[in-house]
Amino acid sequence: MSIAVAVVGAAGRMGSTVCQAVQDADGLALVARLDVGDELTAANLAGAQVAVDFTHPSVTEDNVHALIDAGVDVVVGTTGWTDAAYERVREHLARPEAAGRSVIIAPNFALSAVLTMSFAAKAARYFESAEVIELHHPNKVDAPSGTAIATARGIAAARAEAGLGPVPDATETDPDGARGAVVDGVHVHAVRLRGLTAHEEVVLGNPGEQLTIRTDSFDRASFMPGVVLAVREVGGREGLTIGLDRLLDL
Ligand SMILES: NC(=O)C1=CN([C@@H]2O[C@H](COP(=O)(O)OP(=O)(O)OC[C@H]3O[C@@H](n4cnc5c(N)ncnc54)[C@H](O)[C@@H]3O)[C@@H](O)[C@H]2O)C=CC1
Ligand SMILES: O=C(O)C1=N[C@H](C(=O)O)C[C@H](O)C1
Repeated sequence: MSIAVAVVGAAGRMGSTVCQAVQDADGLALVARLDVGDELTAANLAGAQVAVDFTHPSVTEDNVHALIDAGVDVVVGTTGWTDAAYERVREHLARPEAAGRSVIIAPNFALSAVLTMSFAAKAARYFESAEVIELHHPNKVDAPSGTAIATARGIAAARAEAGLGPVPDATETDPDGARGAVVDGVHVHAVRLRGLTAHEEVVLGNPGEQLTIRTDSFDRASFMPGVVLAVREVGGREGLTIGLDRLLDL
């Protein structure tokens, strides 16, 4: 029996790629392509067991709640999620009427990016300095990227656990934000450049040495094995899962 899949945001860069990946994957069947203006009702979901959301940071949380109410499990790649939004999804999934439903949300489904986040968190405790540089296509609507935020949080958590203080930084004047965004104490820089797809570099420094960890998604094909894995696994999980690393035994 195939897993019936609906794609929300199906007309977009990621959504259209996901539609093709679902059609090409063994054991998955694409039953609905939904985009702006399509209500997320059981009728429009056309028997889907799993919905995949690649839409816009401003709508993804509402979509997830509507999809849970419509009785499907959900895989989300859209960025813009806050801790409070995660908590609201957890609360929704804990309600009796949502029994059996599960949701996977991952800021990045590419294996190289997931490993970059994992390696960066592992390395963070050994370095005085750590910064994140993300580089994307100029059509991207959010900055910093969801991946960069998750990477910075992972680095910050590892530094805190190791008892490290703030990164060294003598900057006294920065009226135009040249030092980038600061996520949990980690500086994050965003580049938007025609020709790029999705890239990230984590730079970690000590006196006399530097470690650079870099991921490059040259093509949206890079995200598809992770998305297909999440679609296959979401039905067997409970509640909310954040991050593809949780499915990869990292
Ligand atoms: N987790 C991951 O591995 C990846 C995540 N992303 C994220 O996925 C999201 C989408 O990225 P792209 O596909 O590049 O954007 P896009 O702009 O090409 O596509 C978004 C699509 O969603 C549709 N949409 C907007 N509001 C909607 C709504 N309320 N209901 C249904 N459809 C709606 C748009 O019409 C559009 O077709 C972004 O947040 C991006 O950061 C992108 C690449 C990989
Ligand atoms: O918008 C994109 O393209 C991407 N968005 C995700 C993010 O914000 O981290 C994942 C990947 O970087 C591509």
